[in-house]
Amino acid sequence: MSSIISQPNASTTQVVRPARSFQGSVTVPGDKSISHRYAMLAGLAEGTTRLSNFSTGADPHSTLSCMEALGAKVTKDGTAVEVTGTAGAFQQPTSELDCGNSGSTMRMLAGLIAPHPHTFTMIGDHSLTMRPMERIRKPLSAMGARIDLVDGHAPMTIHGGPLKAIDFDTPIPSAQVKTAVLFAGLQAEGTTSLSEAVRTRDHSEHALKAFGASLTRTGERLSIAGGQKLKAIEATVPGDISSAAFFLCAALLFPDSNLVLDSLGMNPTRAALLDVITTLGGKIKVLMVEEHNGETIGTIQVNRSPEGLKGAEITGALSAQLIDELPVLAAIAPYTRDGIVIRDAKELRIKESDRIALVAKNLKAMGAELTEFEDGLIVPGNQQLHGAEIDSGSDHRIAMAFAIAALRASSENVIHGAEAAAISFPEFFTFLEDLSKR
Ligand SMILES: O=C(O)C1=C[C@@H](OP(=O)(O)O)[C@@H](O)[C@H](O)C1
Ligand SMILES: C=C(OP(=O)(O)O)C(=O)O
Repeated sequence: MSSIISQPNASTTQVVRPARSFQGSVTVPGDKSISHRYAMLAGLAEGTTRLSNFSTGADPHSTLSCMEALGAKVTKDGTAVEVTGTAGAFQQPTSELDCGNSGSTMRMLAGLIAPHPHTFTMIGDHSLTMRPMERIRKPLSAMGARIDLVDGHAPMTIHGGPLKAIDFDTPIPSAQVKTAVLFAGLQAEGTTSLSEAVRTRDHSEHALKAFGASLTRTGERLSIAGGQKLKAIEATVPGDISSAAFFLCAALLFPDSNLVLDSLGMNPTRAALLDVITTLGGKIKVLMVEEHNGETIGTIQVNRSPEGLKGAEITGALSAQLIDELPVLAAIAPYTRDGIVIRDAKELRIKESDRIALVAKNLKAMGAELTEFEDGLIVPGNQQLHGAEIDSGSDHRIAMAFAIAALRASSENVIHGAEAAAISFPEFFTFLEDLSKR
């Protein structure tokens, strides 16, 4: 057995100079959320699943390693990934399941493995070890799993075995918690039903159906019968809209910008950003749209309207739907006319970092004024930012959000901990350089 905390990479810095425009055409890597789900369900299914455009981010590769430890066979050829599943019978791993930096891996996998009669220990890096896990222990314990945590946190030991269905109302807006319950429900005795306070991303629902499971929705209640078997699939992972978000926001910063994004995931439960961009004063043209395995994929073109950027208020359910895009929206808020209000987003404080605190710290370092709240920020508009030393807090979304804010600053910014971008988007700084016109 190795250490109870997995080790991060060494810190690197990245200098980002101001740009005068943002133009080009880009295909962002495969969606992180969908890659996790396909990898997990493929590992449980019977047969060989063939995935193309699998995420290049480190997090879904942590999931693939866990699937191998559970007995699945994984082969990788660039972004093509094949997973030969265990036909419903995970093996007892010989070491800990290392989830790295990935909350999705730890929480969703917990639901998938809890019905199996083994003992699993899940570990993660320093950041993941700080994140709350009680939220999945609660429903999984109600189903009969015995789960040990250390003060509500990883390392997490699951003493797996047969589970019973539950009726569950998710108290927090979390697609990871919903998924853990659905994955456990799929393998439990009886029919599990669940309702969400706020409707979160529905990739698990689509993925379960793609792998052959049946799942019903009556109003806000989802139901899944236990004892269903999964069959391998062939699928292409749509481009990650949460990665595209950085470039979409960059395109808003310059009057003559022009950005085309193709093979982009535009699942309605993930695409609220496109509405906010329109509200802010972006112009989005949908050039093509199609559906694969329940997921919407399209090509879009983005420009800025000649009137420039207005402002936006992001509150209530919208904050939950935009949770991963909020750091970059806050980071460009000073360059809008009316500013951006973000409230009802206290979940941001318990992501890879305290994203509210780090956004506030880095915006202030760049010379911005703002007001910080427990559940969000108010960032006034019409502020010119200057260069600064940016602290990513080893958080991929903070590193990338401030690289975008840097494009309109009056002088260069130095992003510390820039390597964190590789958690979801290793190509980010290369693509940024290609698209930024100087
Ligand atoms: O289900 C998913 O793939 C995710 C759900 C969200 O987390 P929560 O479920 O904690 O809100 C999100 O922040 C994360 O990046 C990915
Ligand atoms: C919160 C995130 O991911 P996870 O919860 O999987 O670590 C994220 O990608 O922003």
